[in-house]
Amino acid sequence: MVNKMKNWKPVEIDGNVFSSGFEGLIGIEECTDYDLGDLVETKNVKKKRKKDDTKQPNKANKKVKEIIVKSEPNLLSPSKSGDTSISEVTSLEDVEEFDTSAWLNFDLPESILKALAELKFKEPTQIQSLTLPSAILGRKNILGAAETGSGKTLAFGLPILTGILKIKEKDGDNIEENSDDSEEELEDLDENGHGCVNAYKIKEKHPQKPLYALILTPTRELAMQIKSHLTKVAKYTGINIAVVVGGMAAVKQERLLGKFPEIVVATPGRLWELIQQGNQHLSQVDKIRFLAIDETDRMLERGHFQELHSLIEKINVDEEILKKRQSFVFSATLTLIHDIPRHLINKQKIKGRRNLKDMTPEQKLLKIVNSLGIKDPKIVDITQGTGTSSTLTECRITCKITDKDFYVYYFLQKHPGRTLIFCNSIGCVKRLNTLLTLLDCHPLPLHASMQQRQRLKNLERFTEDELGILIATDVAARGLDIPSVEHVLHYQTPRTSESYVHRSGRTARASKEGITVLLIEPTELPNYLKLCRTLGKDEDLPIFPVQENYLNAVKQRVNLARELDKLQLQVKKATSETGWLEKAAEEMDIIVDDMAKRYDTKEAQKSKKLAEIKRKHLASMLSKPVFPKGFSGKYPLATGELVLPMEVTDQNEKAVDVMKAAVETYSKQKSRFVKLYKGNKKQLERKDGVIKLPKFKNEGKKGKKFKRK
Ligand SMILES: Nc1ncnc2c1ncn2[C@@H]1O[C@H](COP(=O)(O)OP(=O)(O)OP(=O)(O)O)[C@@H](O)[C@H]1O
Repeated sequence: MVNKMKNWKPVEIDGNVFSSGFEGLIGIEECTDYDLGDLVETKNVKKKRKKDDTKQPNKANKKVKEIIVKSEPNLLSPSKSGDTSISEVTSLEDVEEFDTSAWLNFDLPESILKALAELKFKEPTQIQSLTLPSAILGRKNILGAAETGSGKTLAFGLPILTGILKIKEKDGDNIEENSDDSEEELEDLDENGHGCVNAYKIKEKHPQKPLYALILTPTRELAMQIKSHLTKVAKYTGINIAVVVGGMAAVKQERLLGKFPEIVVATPGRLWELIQQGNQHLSQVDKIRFLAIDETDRMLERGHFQELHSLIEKINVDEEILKKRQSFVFSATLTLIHDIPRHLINKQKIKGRRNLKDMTPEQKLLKIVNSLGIKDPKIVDITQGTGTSSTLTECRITCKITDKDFYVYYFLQKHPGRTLIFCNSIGCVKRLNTLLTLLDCHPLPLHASMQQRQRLKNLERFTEDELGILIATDVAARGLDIPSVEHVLHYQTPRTSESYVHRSGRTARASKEGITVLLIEPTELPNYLKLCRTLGKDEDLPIFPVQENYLNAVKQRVNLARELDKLQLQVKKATSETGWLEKAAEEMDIIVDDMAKRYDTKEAQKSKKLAEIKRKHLASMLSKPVFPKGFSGKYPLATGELVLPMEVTDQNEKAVDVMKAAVETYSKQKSRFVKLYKGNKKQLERKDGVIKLPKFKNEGKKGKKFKRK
């Protein structure tokens, strides 16, 4: 029936018909081939479905449900054709059979259970099962710390979605009554091609709907990811979620907010800007019923996100509203206390600030609770003080600064797989990106001074390529959930232990295995030691086994690529200098000394020629495998003597397997593990992951200052 409904013809109507109440309607088309019987059934079913989706579990009529499942569209991204393919039908039938009984204790609406089944989320993760009862049934404020990749997004996402549905049901604000005539809603109505009138380009004025929830994140990519994750879970709820981040066209964001989404996921800067500009929907921000702050410790760091502080002040003014609001504060490093980075120590001394190092985890939590004005939260911490996943294998490579490129290239060649390389600065990302590009590794850069569109494009390409290589600054360190990242390489030792935890947490997610490798050069040793102390590691990280004799071939290529890079830079510089000189001379109407011009050109020509030779040489090297089949790593020394490798291994051995085997060998030779210091790390006391902080006594303006009794 759907495929048959393709013939539409324009209908000529007297212009007076549009004179009132049809603002924005441009024309009407008539469908010439439709089946009315089917149409009537679908409309009725649809009406019923919308009602059922907002109801509590087990209320749906099984028969209706079956029909719905087969024709269920994605309310948030309706299919234009409205075609429901066989595979969709099959998978949706699977959904019906999928056992979601493990979720039944949390009073989740059926519409959410259905989406969880579709996502094949059989049971809650540990952080979810520890927080959902208090959050959904007890309506408690939650402070949650759990290792990276452990499902924290849904630990706050599910209570927010459920809470909104409950409020809507209580206030009688169901989807039918509230549905506005947006372009998308009309497309939705038409998604199956049913109906004999195809109205298009309607822009009606929307009735204002409440903004129920705000979710704040430190980076744009994370905001988009959370939006997409929650959209999947909210698929059958009719709840609309929008994202507000910097770097996106303001007009587009205004348009999205014009649809009055119930949930806004945002970075603080752009959100505050739009609030200041008087955006209509965001003018309700001080009335939100749910607030979630992801990566909270990062968000509240001094000097960061001034806008967040202004925002908190704004939304906490009204005590009555504050009482009704439920807050969620999450991070993998919520209770981690790091040594202050060296570059901040001097600043701190100058301003006479308290040294962060002196803080206990308990004080850090109190500080967070105080600054956000959260009352009597339930605190759950299952990180055991490290924040990294138990499926993560950690190790290091210690080398000279100039050798880091060799080890990176070696690793990429020897252990292909989706790899994320972190650098401490944008300059370092750019340099390494150029080098690895010359070496045909096809890396993708990601840093804050790139255009947002390019940042997202690179992330997408990385996600699609199972051998992809992404070189990034810490902008990609927190929260990004890229499937199956096998390796994380820290090209430079991170400045804080939080960075190390979050960077490393891009691999070994959702119970998968992963490896993180720290590349350490001598001047980075103090940072490395601090990191170990903060994370309670009193033993040196094990060394990643590198077959040094394989490095010879690697060095040749990397050195050649470095030379080529240098020459290319010289050519670029000379060309731009000559160009600049000529342009300036032209503007000033003077003649440039021919000699100077010729000299520059000559130098550039020379470098160009040399670069060409090196490029060809490198291309010929790269056309052959760096570790040819059967290559044992033997190579002759100048003396003619053959150096034999320690062992010959499989060329494509998984890095994590290599490392695990090495750890086993090391554990037999106890001496390989060096005690770094006497471990006396203060841990928070917790019972089944729940931390009890001392009772708070409110003081002064409520929601602002709290004092321990
Ligand atoms: N109950 C569940 N069952 C199976 N998979 C789940 C479940 N909950 C979440 N996931 C999946 O686990 C992955 C990690 O989840 P999420 O991104 O929420 O982790 P996180 O704890 O927020 O990580 P990070 O600290 O790095 O931000 C995601 O791909 C998500 O879809």
